[in-house]
Amino acid sequence: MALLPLCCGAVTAGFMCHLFYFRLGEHLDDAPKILLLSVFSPVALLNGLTVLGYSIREATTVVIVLWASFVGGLWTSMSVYRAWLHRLRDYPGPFLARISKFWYVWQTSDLKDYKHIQEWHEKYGDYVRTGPNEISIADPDIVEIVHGGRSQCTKSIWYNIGFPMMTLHQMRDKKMHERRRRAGWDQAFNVQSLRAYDDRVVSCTDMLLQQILSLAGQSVDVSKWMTYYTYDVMGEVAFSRSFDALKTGQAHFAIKIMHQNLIPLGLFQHTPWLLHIMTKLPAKMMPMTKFLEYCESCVAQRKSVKPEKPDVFHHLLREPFFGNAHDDHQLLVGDSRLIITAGSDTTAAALTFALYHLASEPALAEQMRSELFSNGIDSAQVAKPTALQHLPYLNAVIQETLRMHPPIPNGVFRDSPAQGLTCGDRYIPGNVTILTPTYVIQRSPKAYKQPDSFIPERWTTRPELLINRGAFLTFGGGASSCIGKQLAYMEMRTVLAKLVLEFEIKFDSLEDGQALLNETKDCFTCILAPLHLVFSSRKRR
Ligand code: HEM
Repeated sequence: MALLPLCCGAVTAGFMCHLFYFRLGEHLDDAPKILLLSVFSPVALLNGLTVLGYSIREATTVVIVLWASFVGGLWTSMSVYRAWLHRLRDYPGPFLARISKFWYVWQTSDLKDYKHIQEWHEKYGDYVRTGPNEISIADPDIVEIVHGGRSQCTKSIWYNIGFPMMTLHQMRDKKMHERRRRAGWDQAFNVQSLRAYDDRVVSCTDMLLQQILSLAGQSVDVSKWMTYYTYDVMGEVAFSRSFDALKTGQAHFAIKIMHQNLIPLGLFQHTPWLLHIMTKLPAKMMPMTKFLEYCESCVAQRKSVKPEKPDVFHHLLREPFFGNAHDDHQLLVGDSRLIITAGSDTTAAALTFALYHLASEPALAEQMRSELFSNGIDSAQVAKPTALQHLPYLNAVIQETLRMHPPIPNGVFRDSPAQGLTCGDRYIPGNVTILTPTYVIQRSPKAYKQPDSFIPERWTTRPELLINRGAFLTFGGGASSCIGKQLAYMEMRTVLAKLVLEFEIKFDSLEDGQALLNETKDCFTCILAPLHLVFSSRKRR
């Protein structure tokens, strides 16, 4: 058989495939079919050729040559286009990042994405091309443009991770998302509902205090205990059901599974099509299955009880969304996963980093104490979270922690509108994915003076240290911003106020906080490295 014409045909087909299919639009749903096609079409061709009378050797040679030519054509077309012809070609960045997202996955396989993004911004400037069709923008002015109320940007394909499971967070259609927020979610987090959660937050905080008191003078891994605390709060607030992590001093199996799942998510979140293929694996092979089964059980159990006080599910269950029982149930399972994951590891990270700063600089805790005392607040008063709402210094310590250590450090992805957008004198073409890297933006000298120093006063008495207030992106922005923000603040204020009133907080003798700062894993939310602190009761002094 004459191989040359076949070869040329296959190369051309590879080019066409890229130019008229892969280059245009999103193909996430097709990913499993494409994988199957690429495995089975060579086998079918081999079979066909042997049926036509070719020897196995000849047929295998033809198939290999055709396949290699097709893939070669496809990749050559993709690489040339992405490297030199793409609309983002003039934006600087690591060369291989422009060819394939696998390069990014490889570079960030240590799960320190935000640190790598920071290095690239230091090297290439505020605009860095981080993928074939993706740009990371660290200019603080981008925050309002991409996340502001009038932004025309949309959620990127990243939000399809986990499909077909649907959650409020994953809804990319703006109208649908807005409708879902109004159907239960807004009511579940309005001021009145938050007041109904006060008691549960306080009782979890008391349990945390008791456990820390029982460990007074010993080394306490606060990363672990803050995680137990925030998971217990979310269980209580969302489903009136505790994870009992504080009581047992053990990670509930849901916490363990969640953290195991975060690793593959952290690794492959940037190639959503690969994660989408994984969702087609048999349920038993899927790492997320056990966690979803747990979420399913939470929903089923919650439907069968009527708690004394309303919880988040009280509001969600009252508002059917799709109007058919199956889809509504599935949405509730998805949303229960969302509540647990969005509300727990995030707040735990914020609390742990705040405690790191309190242990590093005892003067911070001293100032917080004197503010609490001068407002007549002792430990019993903290039982009313509202009493802490307006304390400037306590809130400034929290705000500064959230600025320097955003619990979703790498930030979120949006697609530019079809007509593109401008930021200063820069034009970003349409339908391009934009990463707004929260950690980098919140340490930008264009937004904050002395950005790498922990100075709570920038939020109170030294506003001259704030250059661009709008650069604060820790809770996202616009219609999709964090709905649990006030609950998170309530938890942080209550725990930090109680801890500084009850204890002196110091590093364990072998601790310097470097593990927390450098070994924490960025998997969208964080898996915290240990932080060992010693709490000494102030009452015994
Ligand atoms: C310090 C703690 C927290 C931080 C830093 C944080 C951060 C964020 C961010 C950045 C987003 C936007 C994500 C995006 O645009 O893709 C978000 C969304 C969300 N957060 Fe939080 N969060 C925290 C605590 C909580 C808590 C306690 C809850 C309670 C359940 C919660 C529930 C949610 C939900 C449901 C969404 C999705 C909102 C939507 O899509 O409309 N978060 N959070």
